[in-house]
Parts: sequence; C-alpha cells; structure tokens
Amino acid sequence: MANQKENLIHGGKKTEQMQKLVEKLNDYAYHYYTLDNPLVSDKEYDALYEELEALEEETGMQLQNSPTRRVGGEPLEKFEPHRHIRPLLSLDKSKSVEDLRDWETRMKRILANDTESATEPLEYVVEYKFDGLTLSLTYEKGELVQGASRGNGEVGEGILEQVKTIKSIPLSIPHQGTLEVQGEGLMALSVLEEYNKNAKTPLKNARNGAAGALRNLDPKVTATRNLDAFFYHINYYEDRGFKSHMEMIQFLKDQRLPVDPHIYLCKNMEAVIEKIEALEKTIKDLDYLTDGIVIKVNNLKTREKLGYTQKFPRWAMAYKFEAQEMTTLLRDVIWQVGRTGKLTPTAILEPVEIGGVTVGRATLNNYGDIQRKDVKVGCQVWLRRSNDVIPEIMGVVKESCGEAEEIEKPVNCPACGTEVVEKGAHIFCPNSLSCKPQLVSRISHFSSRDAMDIEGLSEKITEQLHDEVGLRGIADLYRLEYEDLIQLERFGDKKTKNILAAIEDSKDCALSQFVYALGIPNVGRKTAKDLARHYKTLENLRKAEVEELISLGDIGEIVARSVVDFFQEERIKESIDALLAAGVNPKPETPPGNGNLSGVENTEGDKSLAEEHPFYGKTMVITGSFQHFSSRKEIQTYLEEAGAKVTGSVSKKTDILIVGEDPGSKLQKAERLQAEGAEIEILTESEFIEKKGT
Ligand SMILES: NC(=O)c1ccc[n+]([C@@H]2O[C@H](COP(=O)([O-])OP(=O)(O)OC[C@H]3O[C@@H](n4cnc5c(N)ncnc54)[C@H](O)[C@@H]3O)[C@@H](O)[C@H]2O)c1
Ligand SMILES: [Zn+2]
Repeated sequence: MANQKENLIHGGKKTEQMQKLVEKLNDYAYHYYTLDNPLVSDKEYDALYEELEALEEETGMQLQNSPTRRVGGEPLEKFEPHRHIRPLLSLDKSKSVEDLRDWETRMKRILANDTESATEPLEYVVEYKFDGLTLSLTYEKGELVQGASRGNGEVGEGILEQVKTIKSIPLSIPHQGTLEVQGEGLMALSVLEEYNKNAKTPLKNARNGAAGALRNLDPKVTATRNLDAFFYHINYYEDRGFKSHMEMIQFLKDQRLPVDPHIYLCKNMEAVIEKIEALEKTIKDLDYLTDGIVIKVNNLKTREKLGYTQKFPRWAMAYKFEAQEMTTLLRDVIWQVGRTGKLTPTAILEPVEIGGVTVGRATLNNYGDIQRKDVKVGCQVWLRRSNDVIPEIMGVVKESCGEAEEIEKPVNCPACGTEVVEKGAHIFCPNSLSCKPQLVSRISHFSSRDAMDIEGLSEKITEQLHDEVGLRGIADLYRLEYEDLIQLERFGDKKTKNILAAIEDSKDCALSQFVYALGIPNVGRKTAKDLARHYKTLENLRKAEVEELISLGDIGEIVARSVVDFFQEERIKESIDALLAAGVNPKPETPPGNGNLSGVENTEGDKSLAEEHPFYGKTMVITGSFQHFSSRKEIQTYLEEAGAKVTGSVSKKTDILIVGEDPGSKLQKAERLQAEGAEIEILTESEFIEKKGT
C-alpha cells in the first residue's frame, strides 16, 4: 500500500517535471524552427530533450504535445503549404562509437527474422551532416515546380522563389517523371564572415543565416545571402526504384543537382568508425557548418525492412560532433591594454564548457563590434569556439537582456588613466612609455634575446619593478641598484647580481640590436639590421627621412613613415636620450678588432658573393666561450649577415657547431648525433677563424 502511494506521488511529480520540460522545449523549438532565432544552444536543448526522453522511458508515458512525438516545427502560415509526397523525418542521434555498435546490433536483431538479409553484412554510407535548412524540391516533366521546407515533416512551407535564388539548383533536369529530392540549404562560412563584416545586425551562425534567408517572404533578401545547397536523398521517384543509396546519389549527380563530394561507401561498421575519425579531423577545413556525420544503410531493400519510428528512420543515424556553440551569461567587459597601447574589450563570462574546454573569457574585437552585436552586460550571449581560435561572442539572446547594462566606451586608459585616443575602429592609450602593460611588454621585447639580450628579466620581474621599485621607463633599468632588487620577493644575492650584470653588459650592444630593441612599429629584426648597416650610427638614423629610407630598397612607405614618426615623437626622443645618458652605447655593425668580423659587408647587394660564403645557408649553433670574440652574440651577428641561421640547440638539422672553451652538453649531443650518422661539422674557435677567412 505504502509503496503504491509513493509511486503515485512520485508519478505526479514526474508528470509535472515532464510537463515543464515539454513546455520549455516547445518554446525553444518554436524560436529555433519557426523564428530561426534560437534562445539556447543545441547542446543545452539536447540536454533537456534527453532528460525528457529518460523520464518518458521511466514512466512509460509520453505527453500529447511532447517534442519526442514530432518532427520540426509548425509551418508559418504566411507561406503556401506544401504537403510532402512522403513525410520527411528527423534523425536518431549517437555520440559515441558504442552508440553506433548498439545501433547495428538493434538492426541485426530486426533483420534476423528475415532469411534473405540475415546473413548479408550491413554496408553503410557516410556523409557530412551539414547544418542549414532542410530543403525539398519537386520536379515535374523536367521542371522545378516546388521548393519547400521540412516544416512539421508532413507539411512544409512553399518557398520556391526563395529556393530559386540558389544558383546551383537546376530549374530543369533531364528526368521527366515526378521527383521529390531532399537536401540542405546552406550559407558558406566564408559568405557568413563576409556578410557579417558589413551587416547592420550580424548573423549569429550559418544555420540561422540560411534558414532565416530561405524563410524570408522577400526572395530578394534571400538572394543577397548567396546560399548554396547539397542534395542527398530521393524521397519520391515515379516509376522506378533504386537498389542503393550510392545509385541514388549517382542519379542526383546525373540530374546536375549539387551533391557534396564527400560521400563514402563503407563495407562494415569498423570502416564507418575509421571514416568518422578521419572526417572529424577535416571539418575545420570545410567552408560549411557541420554538426556531425550521418551514417545510412546503403541497401534500400534493407532500409524498407528496417522501417521507421514515429520520428526517424531506423536505417540512419546521426553521429554528433562536440558542440562549438553555447550561450552563457556576460558578467562584465574589461578593456585590456596591449603592447601597442590598443585597448581590446574582453568579455568575462559565466564559465561554460565548449568542446571539452571551459571558457571564461572571450574577445569582442572593438567597440563597433559591441554596438553592432548589441552586447550588454547581463545578457545571455552566443559563444563560438571554432577549432583553436580564441572564443568569440557572436551576438546576444535579446529576450534575455531585461535590465542589462550598456557597455561604455572608455575615456581613460584602465591601466594608467591617460585619456585615450581613437584611430579608426580601435582605441589606444597614447602613454606608450610608462603605461604599465605597455611598459612591461616593451621591456620584455627590449630585453629579449635578439634585442638587448638581458637574461633573467622576465615579465613578472618587470611587473615587480614597476610596482615596487617605481620603474617607469626603459632607461630606469640602467639606474637599478643592488638595494632595489635584493628587497624583492624571491631575490637572493646571486639572482640580483646576475640581473644587474646582464643589464650592465647590455649597454655594449650592436646598433642593429638596439634598433630592434626599441620596438619601432613595423620594424623587425631584418629591417633593424638593414637600417643599422646603412646608417652606421644612431645619430644618423634618428635624422633619417621618408624618401631616403624608401630609396634603400627593402623598405616600403609604411615602414619608412613609422620609423620617422617614431624618432620624432617627443616622449621617444626623451627616452632614447635617457638610455644614451645611462651609458647604453650602440656600436656600428662592423667593429674592428681581433675577431675582425667585417668582410661580409662587401657582399651587400651582391648575391652571388654572399652565396659563396662558407656559412651561407647553414644552420649553426655556437657554444662555449671564445678568446677572439667579445661574445657569442658577435659571432652570431656575423654568421647571420653571412646568410647562416643560428639556432639555440643542436638537432639533426644542425650543419655546423662552433665550440669555444667549456662547451658542455651541446657538444655531447652533436657527437652523439654524429655517431648516429648525422652530418654535423664541429669547429673549434681556430678552425672557425680559418674557415671564415678574413
Ligand atoms: N537550439 C534550440 O533551441 C533547438 C531547438 C530545437 C532543435 N534544435 C536542434 O535541432 C536538432 C533536432 O533535430 P532536427 O530533426 O531538426 O534535425 P536532426 O538533427 O535530427 O537532423 C535531421 C536533419 O539533418 C539534416 N541533414 C544534414 N545532412 C544530412 C544528410 N547527409 N543526410 C540526412 N539528413 C541530413 C536534414 O536537414 C535533416 O532534416 C537537434 O540537434 C537540436 O539540438 C535546437
Ligand atoms: Zn595606459
């Protein structure tokens, strides 16, 4: 008795739960199918749907209006209804290889009763599951007479004029009998991207882009979206049947209907699984949105025997990929300052999982982007993570915004408070020298290996120096004293001395190193070298003019302007003067002396001579300390000018290793590789001097 009562109570609770789920799902489905404007991501919808399915299974009950009984959504009355010759159904779904094997077992069980097919192995066709709008085309006497959406599966919307704007769909075909074919109307991802660049209201994704365009009353609007379509099924074919799916596909091709080239016949389930694994890796290369793979039994007679449930065929299965889209709450927007001073709006999100990764931040490009997408703090936003790029906010769920807060355009730099300036679509903090994030990234560039090569000066330490020692400009580095550093957290005597020594050593640098270290916009290592080589001294370079720079050959107008503007900026002038006053002494490229590394200079502009150089094109490593050269850097600079590539570690790709005194592990590694058959030449300092000649 007690048990029965409990059951009733529970049963009541479960019905209530089911009712709530049904209502919610139906509301979501209405926004998705009928309005082409979903409120939640597919992943969220599917999770609720699965919850409902489980409850239905548990209770053995299915509510009258349950979405598990129905296909799609109701057709819109504004379109002329089209009754499909045979109903268009949905697809059963699987998420794992085990699901697929279970499906095969279920089919085999059904077929076991049938003597003809019981012994035959099941052969499958594997296709992409493109995500757009289901399309049904009707041809009569060779003419396209109707184009329709799937609607509720029985009745769709007549959208012939809209369908006709898809250029790849033939208006007439060779076949004369009545024919109804199915496919997917699609918006290519490249078209979506292009469209969104100029659209007043950007589209959230390619699926809604295609569905919204095809179900727009005005075919002119449809035409502007530049849609495509692929066809994959014949629903009705007068007078004749096909034996297999592949035959059907061939017929579609013969009629010149667009067919996706990636359709594969697989001899068994193992082959299907292998194919899926291969295809999953290629989706990032496709220009169409896919949400999975469809696997179908190839033999059409077998299909008939397997039949249909009320919602989908038993002979087909969708294999869903990890979702790339989610909706989540936008909690805040912060403006981050980059190395160039650019302020980038970064969205702080209620963390969500997309494709196995938890995402808590996303980019919003710029202020214009925020306005066009109508993003506000407190809204649910659409988040997309495609492949490995930074997650992006595609738009908002308008219905969720309520009291949401406008995002304001910053007036002052969030890091240093300086008034910002606008350049085109972007906002910048002009305080390039002492704004903390700019200073930190500037110093980390300044001290990097190819620049001033100050070892040990990490970003973290630079931040400490900014916060605790009051470092406000690059030149301040050269004023640091033992007492400043030793008081910092995790600093001991040795570390302090090492960093101070590295800073001191960097004063003695090559002009090209210094020019590169300054971080002039658009000036990389190569240009820095070209400039240093041509101008010889910093004083000359600081006076350079645009025309003169362009006349050097390798330098274009943008770079030339950028160099001239840089040296003219008042703050930069002060900063460079401060560096020179602190003792930084950039030397001309070709220092005379024992090592005498000049000589390559002559080859400038004369390629054949450069190519004859013994180190031209070689991959080289330098290790140990040297007697005839001031530093390894000096040798490196020489080698690079001779056309060699100098790397930091020995590998099979290394051609030559130059060893000084106390060479260490690099020599051991080179010797081991030699023993294994690698052709690495090992040169001592004197052998190197001899080989390079004068
Ligand atoms: N986000 C939401 O609010 C919301 C609401 C309702 C439904 N949905 C989503 O819609 C899906 C539900 O199902 P459905 O029935 O509309 O579609 P489905 O996922 O069951 O797939 C059936 C459709 O797949 C398409 N398809 C693409 N390539 C195909 C191929 N090679 N062979 C056969 N068909 C192919 C066809 O158009 C077909 O109609 C779910 O994934 C669900 O997440 C989302
Ligand atoms: Zn700033």
